[in-house]
Amino acid sequence: MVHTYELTTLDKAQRGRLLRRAEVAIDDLLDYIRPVVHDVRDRGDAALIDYMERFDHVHLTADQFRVSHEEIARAHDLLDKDVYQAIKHAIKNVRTFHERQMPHEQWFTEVAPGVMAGEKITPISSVGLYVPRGKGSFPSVVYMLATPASIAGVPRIVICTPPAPNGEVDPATLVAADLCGVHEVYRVAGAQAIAALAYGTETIARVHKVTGPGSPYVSAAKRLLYGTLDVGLPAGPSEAAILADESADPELVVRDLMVEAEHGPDSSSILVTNSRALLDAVKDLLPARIASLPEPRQTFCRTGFEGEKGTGGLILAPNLSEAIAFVNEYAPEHLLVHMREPFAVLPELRNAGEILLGSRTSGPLANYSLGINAILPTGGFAHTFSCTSVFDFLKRTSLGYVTAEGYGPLSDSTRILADFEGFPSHARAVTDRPEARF
Ligand SMILES: NC(=O)c1ccc[n+]([C@@H]2O[C@H](COP(=O)([O-])OP(=O)(O)OC[C@H]3O[C@@H](n4cnc5c(N)ncnc54)[C@H](O)[C@@H]3O)[C@@H](O)[C@H]2O)c1
Ligand SMILES: N[C@H](CO)Cc1c[nH]c[nH+]1
Ligand SMILES: [Zn+2]
Repeated sequence: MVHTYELTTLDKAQRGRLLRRAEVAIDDLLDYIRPVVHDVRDRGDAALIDYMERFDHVHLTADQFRVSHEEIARAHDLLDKDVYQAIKHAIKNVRTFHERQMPHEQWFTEVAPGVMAGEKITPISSVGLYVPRGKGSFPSVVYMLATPASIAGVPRIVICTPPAPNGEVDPATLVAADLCGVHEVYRVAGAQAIAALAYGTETIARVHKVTGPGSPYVSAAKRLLYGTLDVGLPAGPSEAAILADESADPELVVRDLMVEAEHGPDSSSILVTNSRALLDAVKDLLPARIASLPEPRQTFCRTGFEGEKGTGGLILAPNLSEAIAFVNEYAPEHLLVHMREPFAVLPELRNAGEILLGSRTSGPLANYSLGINAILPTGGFAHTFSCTSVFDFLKRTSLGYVTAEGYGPLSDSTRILADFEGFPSHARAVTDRPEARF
């Protein structure tokens, strides 16, 4: 039976489970992943070799970690031509969107006569992009991460991705990396890859930031390494919420519900509606649609929508404003609005990694090729985190410049505040300052 809930009778435990969803699994893995992270820190490549054998069932020597230019060239020959063209089409839209997102390199504003305040932007010097492989081939994850990194001007872009048991890396991932100008690709996976990027090993130089989606093992490693490097936005198991009113087409709602649910058993996909008729229609259609999926996607969807620990389901709200309030609290990665007037509710939608408006704007369009970024905060972190963008790969530095005209009034109030806070050196630095020469 598909999980169904009524918002008015949802108990505290049910609500908590829906709101925390896959984050619970990440919490539970921290103690298990900690020794892996420490071991990579302490033993470098030797630990990577061991964990790649244990978790990925592949025997590698350290000199095989880095994917060679020849292997990347071979991937171009191996990749289906239609897939190659589709990747290029998607990259074009993703590039256009992210180029327009780029801020000015430097700006100043005169906040008072002779008092100039501004900012300068600089790319981060090195980033590690994690591209998952366990439950799918993800060339789209490559271009969603590497395109904004490259537009931002990051001089060293590194990818870590799991190899197959024969040691080969997914050709589509390699082609996408090549098309996006990625500098280094390593066949190193999971928590051990995140630790290698954080601490560096004999063969993989450390980076300043790691970003990209991953399984709860990857998310747990990132959480443990917070403080060692910038771990970016929390992008765990995929999830979506559909906000729908009585005008929604149940068939289209069912199709969109299954999109993120088919990523894995820990993915969450929910319908939130004020229409009992819609909920009942979706509930009737969903099991047959799930049954028509091939394995393992069928089991992933069944687990999410019907399983004991599944966090997917259908939620009936007493009215539209309660439905919107719940969606805002849920803060989904992907929010789809199947409503007659989607733009009318847009001002009220506050927390989501992305908002897709109208029943034509199906999730996969944005996952792959609409242009907006599909690597988004999960687990409720859309309350404070933003979608991946060029800003993930840039930092802002404040700039200040004071002319002789601006100095007088500014130094007077500064001295008063420094005295008040009890900082005599601060006060002295701006008292009777000899005429500055520049
Ligand atoms: N939020 C987003 O933007 C986004 C985008 C795409 C995918 N995703 C999510 O990313 C996740 C990808 O997960 P995945 O499994 O496909 O790939 P993954 O690469 O993140 O995880 C697989 C790796 O985990 C490690 N591993 C496997 N079993 C282990 C064990 N028992 N102990 C320790 N380590 C182990 C292995 O190294 C393996 O290569 C999915 O949950 C998907 O929903 C999210
Ligand atoms: N749904 C993922 C982000 O949550 C993106 C993706 C890539 N491929 C398929 N889906
Ligand atoms: Zn998806």
